[in-house]
Amino acid sequence: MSRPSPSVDFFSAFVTPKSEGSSIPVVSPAVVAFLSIALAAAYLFTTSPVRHILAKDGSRVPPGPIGLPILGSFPFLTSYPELTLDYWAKKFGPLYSMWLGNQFFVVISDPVIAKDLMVTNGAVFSSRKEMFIKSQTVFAGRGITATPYNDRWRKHRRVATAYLNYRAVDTYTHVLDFEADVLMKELFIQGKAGASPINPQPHAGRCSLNNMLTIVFGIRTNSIDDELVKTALRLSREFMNCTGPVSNLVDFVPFLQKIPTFMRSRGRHLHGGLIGTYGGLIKDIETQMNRGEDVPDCLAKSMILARQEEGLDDTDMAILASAFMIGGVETTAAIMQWFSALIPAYPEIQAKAHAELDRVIGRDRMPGVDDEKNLPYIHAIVKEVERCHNPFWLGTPHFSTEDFNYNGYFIPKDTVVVLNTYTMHHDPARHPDPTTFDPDRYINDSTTSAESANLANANERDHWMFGAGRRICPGMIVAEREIWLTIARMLWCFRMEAIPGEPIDLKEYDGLSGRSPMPFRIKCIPRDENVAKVLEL
Ligand code: HEM
Repeated sequence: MSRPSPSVDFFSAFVTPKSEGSSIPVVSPAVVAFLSIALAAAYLFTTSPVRHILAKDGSRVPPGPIGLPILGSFPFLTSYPELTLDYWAKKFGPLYSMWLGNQFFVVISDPVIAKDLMVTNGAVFSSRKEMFIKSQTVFAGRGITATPYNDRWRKHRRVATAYLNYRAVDTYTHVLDFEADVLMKELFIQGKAGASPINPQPHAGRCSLNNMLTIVFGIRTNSIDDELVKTALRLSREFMNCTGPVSNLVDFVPFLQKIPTFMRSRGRHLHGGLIGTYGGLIKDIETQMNRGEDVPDCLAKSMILARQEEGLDDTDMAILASAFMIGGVETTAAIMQWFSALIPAYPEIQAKAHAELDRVIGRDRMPGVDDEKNLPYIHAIVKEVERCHNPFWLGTPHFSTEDFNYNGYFIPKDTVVVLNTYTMHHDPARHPDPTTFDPDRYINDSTTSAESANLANANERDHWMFGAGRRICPGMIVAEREIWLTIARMLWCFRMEAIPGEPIDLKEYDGLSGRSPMPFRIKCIPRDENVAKVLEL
């Protein structure tokens, strides 16, 4: 895979193109005004004590880019921020710092440092900064994903884990199994048994959505044209585009938070959409329960029953449900989509996967959850897709709650800590020839990602897609099962081919926090007549 170059050419963004026939760049008056203000501010800012934080013992913060007055390094992170962070990791080392507006960041690009800080010192590095757009505006200060490390978070994490631990996931694995079957049927039918090109994205989206709808509300949808599918996928996509961890200047320049901005109104609109849609579904369930009607077991029902004991109000419940519907939909669907987008380019990898499936499973049934341990190559394909196409290159940043000294560097309280998974996933020492898609690199790794996250040697962890430490994704177990069932079955059912003349772009993506591929079409060609028979079509 080739990569676009990092977006570090700041001045080209401010200088209009050369006029024809002239060799001098034309600078607009607005830019002159901006630079004058910036230079005036530079004096105050660069002499301010905040630029030179020192610990009491004189130790300095980790090195890093100097940045600009007021904005810090923000302008360098506008497009492909992961590539700029990767560029700086190579320049400044595995632990570096930067300012975005008034916020101090450290960026971790090494597994051992990630474990030392986020896991071993989890008591200090497990909070979240209350970002203006994501935490304060969209989630209204609630929501497990965005809340600081406090009792409210503990309560939400307890409620969430009760639905996401191994025992709980076992109770609804039949749902994941069923929805994976439905996805195969849709790819078969909508793709006219391989005769028509198909974009698998909305179908993958509905598969993930139905899993979460069943777990959270005890309902499902019947078609990608269902209004709830359209609304839910639109809300998730909007969330991914509004909440990039380094993409909203308003998060880091406080005076912008006092004035009406486009991002603030977008955030408020999204908050209204989440409360209206998911809060509305909870209200419907509560009404049914009050009428004495039978309601299937689901997260919403549990929250309603436990609301007094857990002290949950309506907004808490709507936002916790939203965290599941956002955290659990565009994420797993993104991995299915990245898989479908990249696999047509690798017929030899598909052939090897088909051979393993035919040898171990045969052609009379599709693989299930229990077959994973006997299908090491398919298991390796899944891990390699996750390494190459982590939907969250910058994870969900943590926030420090105490001053901390690490290897001679000072990390002050209230520092945002970013896990730079792009650099970690492309480290040639850990993953030789890192830009090549090569499942064989994982062929001897039989761990689940949940197990791998607990390995004593952080350098042996498969990948960092699910984050680290006390805030590690609690949805890992259900996510892995869902991804396994869909990818293993797509390989069992189909030969997946690109459409001649329609190249699939794996460099561009949609989303600022969670990334999905840009729309694409492929052919899903059933491998033989057993596919229709097994799918009962
Ligand atoms: C491919 C699938 C998924 C990916 C890549 C993913 C990734 C992540 C990441 C990076 C975090 C932040 C971890 C950290 O702070 O270190 C996170 C947190 C979270 N995820 Fe996932 N996730 C996935 C699936 C799911 C699913 C299926 C659910 C729910 C059913 C879920 C629910 C959550 C929740 C509630 C949090 C917040 C945890 C907290 O702040 O304490 N995720 N996820």
